[in-house]
Amino acid sequence: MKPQEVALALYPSQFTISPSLKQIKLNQLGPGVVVLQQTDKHTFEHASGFHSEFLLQMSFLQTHSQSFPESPDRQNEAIFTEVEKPFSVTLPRLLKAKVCSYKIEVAGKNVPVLTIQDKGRYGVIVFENLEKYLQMDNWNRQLLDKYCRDYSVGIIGFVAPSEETLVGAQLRGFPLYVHTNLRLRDASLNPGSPVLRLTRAGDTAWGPLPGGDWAIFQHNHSSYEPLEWAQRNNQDYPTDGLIQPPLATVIQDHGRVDGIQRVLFGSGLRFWLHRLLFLDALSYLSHGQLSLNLERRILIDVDDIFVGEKGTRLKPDDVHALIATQNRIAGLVPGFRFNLGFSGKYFHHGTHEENLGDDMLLRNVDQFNWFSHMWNHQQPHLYDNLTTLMNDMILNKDFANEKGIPTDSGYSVSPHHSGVYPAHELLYMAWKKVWNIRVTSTEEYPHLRPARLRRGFIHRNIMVLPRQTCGLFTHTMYIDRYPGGRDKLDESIQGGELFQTIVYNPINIFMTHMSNYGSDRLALYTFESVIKFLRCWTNLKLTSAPPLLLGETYFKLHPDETDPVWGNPCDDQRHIKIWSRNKSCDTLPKFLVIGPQKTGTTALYTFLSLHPSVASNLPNPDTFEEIQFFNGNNYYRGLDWYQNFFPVQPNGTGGRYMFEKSATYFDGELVPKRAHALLPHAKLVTILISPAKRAYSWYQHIKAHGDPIANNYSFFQVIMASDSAPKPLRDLRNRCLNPGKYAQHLERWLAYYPQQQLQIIDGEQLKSNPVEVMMELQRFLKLSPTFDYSEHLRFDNKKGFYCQIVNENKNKCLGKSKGRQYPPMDEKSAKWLQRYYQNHNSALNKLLKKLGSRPIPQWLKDDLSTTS
Ligand SMILES: Nc1ncnc2c1ncn2[C@@H]1O[C@H](COP(=O)(O)OS(=O)(=O)O)[C@@H](OP(=O)(O)O)[C@H]1O
Repeated sequence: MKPQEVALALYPSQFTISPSLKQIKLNQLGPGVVVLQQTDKHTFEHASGFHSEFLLQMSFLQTHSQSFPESPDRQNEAIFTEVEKPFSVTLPRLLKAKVCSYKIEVAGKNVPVLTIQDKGRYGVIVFENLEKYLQMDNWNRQLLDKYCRDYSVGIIGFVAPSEETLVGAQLRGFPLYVHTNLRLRDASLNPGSPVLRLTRAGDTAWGPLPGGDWAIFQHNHSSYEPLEWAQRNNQDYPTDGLIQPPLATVIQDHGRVDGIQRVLFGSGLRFWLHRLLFLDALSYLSHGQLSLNLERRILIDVDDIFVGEKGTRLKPDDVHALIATQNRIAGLVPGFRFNLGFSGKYFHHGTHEENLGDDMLLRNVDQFNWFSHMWNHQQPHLYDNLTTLMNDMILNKDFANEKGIPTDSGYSVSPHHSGVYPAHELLYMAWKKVWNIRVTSTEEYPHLRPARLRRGFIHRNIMVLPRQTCGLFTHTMYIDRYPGGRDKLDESIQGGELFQTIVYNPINIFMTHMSNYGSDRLALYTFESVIKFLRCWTNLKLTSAPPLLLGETYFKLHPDETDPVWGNPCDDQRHIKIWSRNKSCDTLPKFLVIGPQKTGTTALYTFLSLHPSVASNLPNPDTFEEIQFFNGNNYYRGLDWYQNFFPVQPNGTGGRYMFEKSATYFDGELVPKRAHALLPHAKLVTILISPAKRAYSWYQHIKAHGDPIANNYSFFQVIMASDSAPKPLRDLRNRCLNPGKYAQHLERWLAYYPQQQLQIIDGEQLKSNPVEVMMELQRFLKLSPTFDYSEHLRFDNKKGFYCQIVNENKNKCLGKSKGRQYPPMDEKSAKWLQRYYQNHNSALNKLLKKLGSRPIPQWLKDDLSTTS
């Protein structure tokens, strides 16, 4: 496929312009970035690696920038549907983040719509390939330039690599010249540049710069001010010892030529300094609106204290070094102390010298912060008994008390992160009871990789924070055994992965192990170096605090992360390893009957349960037999709670098709997302009847249960209730009306599940011809053997519905709460509801046609024809 001329990645913003004054109301300026990209979505990963770098940066910005105002949801939704397909795999969070939404559009020659009424949509415009900007046709260029001038919007441009080498070529229309395809070294920054914010013009980044395709800028106009310089690589261009003038590799255009501010990069984002400068350019050109907060908090956990083979443990010298380094780091990072995690059982299990090291740690107990591991470093998910688990924890606590180790940090880390996520409820219970734990950290939520997507959640009042990896593991004790050697470690420290982790995460809890502080003491070197490097090259304010405080700060910064999203442990090999052997994904349901309420879900549930290959959950006494896990508070009880409804089946009946029916799932806001996270391959079954009829059935249901509102207000009064009506009345109105907005709810499910996994049953057909419905459903669910429902269901004249055949003369029907007798709906209500649901029904009609899998139900045709 031929790449389109221009592809666009859009970050829409909402900032209001006062057209008369042409002045931006800065407080309303929003995060808007448009990236004009030279290739389309199929090719962007190649080229300069720009796009993935860019997206990476934007995802951090989205996650951590506190200045992003929320865009109205409606607009985001519209945007998401367009972008989800191309990028859903790599960037789910980016796309679904509530703040600063993201849009990719493959455009032709035209620029995107830049304004909505008097609002500019984008705060910064980024050209992946500056050439595309320079070569725009006059009309579009004028349009874009005018937009930039009127709305004070800046441009970032990258000179893209090209085979053609330019020597002193003028950038079209600008008093600016470029030389390309150069190999450079020794980059430094202009300390006087107003663009620098997060970045500090620290030192010189000595050595060759990555890539051999750099561009440099030359100018003869006061509008231009270099932001970064570098030197020619002497090996390529011998200088005969003469000092060479620095070459401008990133340049700022103050806009004195044409009223537009720009920052132009002579290379992509492969060079670590450019990643920082890019953030600063975004911040500068967006008038501070696209800015990361500069505060960074760092905590370094030292796991496995007292654990470890002889020869890998700390000796007295190592403990001295630990304290000395801690003191030096505390001078750079206020509040810093190493956080030591201990397992008492292995105290004094080293060589004589190492045992002295253990003693030395205890003599200096007050110098450090402490937290508990497990007593014997055992993984909590291996415990099936709360008392045994608690007893082991108590041993560690007793050890701490005996040795004078503080026990009140409220923080603990589980060996190998076991039991934290996937959550082993026993661990949470035991932690609470024995240690009063309030905060922990893990690398595993939602997954170890990619590290930048690690998140936090709160479960059973315990804050679970993301934990970062620094590249040192238990066995990394000597520099020559560091994977890739010292150069690799230094690369990570000097602008690489470790450095960037701290740049992008406001709160960093690092995992290290006791063994990293013995032998070559790699952890001391690593952290002291990275902190110094950060202080040299950034203006980040580094501080430290105890875990509890970090937890509270974390969830203030990320309130959206409070609720956990339980994923499927079997989708991650690492999670399976830290999941109890007694738990199995086989017990999770393979399909869900999602409702909505009053459409015949109980009848369907009953019919399905007759099938020999199908099994449903155990009943939940709290919720009228339905589990109702994915909606409401049950979700916070955790996966273990849910799975208890699906016991491992006794031998002989194994392999039955497990399902669950909770009719409230259909319209639950969070349900599709949660269900998909746990059961992405599950099939979904929904039943639809006329929404007006459904609303009336619900009203009758509630009335029959003696609800005072339903008894005091007629159906018409309920559905007509205004927003100022008393809350219980509004609640009943909503429960009557909202589930019937079928298209809206179905769209939400279809945003997570492919349509092939969804079966829509016509509820009227279920009443009149359940045998055929069940036949079709068996095909959809691929159930075998096929169960002949005509032998098991027959119409019961007395009940007026199909019932289960017990014997020749006897049927077993649903109870009297299903298929109630009540007067028909009054005319006024029927008319009002027809109008009320008109748009929703049209949308449903459209959706069903689009899905194309089923004929349009007669009731929908009737509803639509009455209203038209
Ligand atoms: N076979 C059979 N027997 C009895 N009832 C049947 C059957 N098939 C469908 N229906 C219709 O199911 C309606 C109740 O729907 P639900 O079971 O989904 O209700 S609930 O949400 O679980 O309360 C119930 O609604 P009402 O008629 O308003 O009581 C019935 O119309």
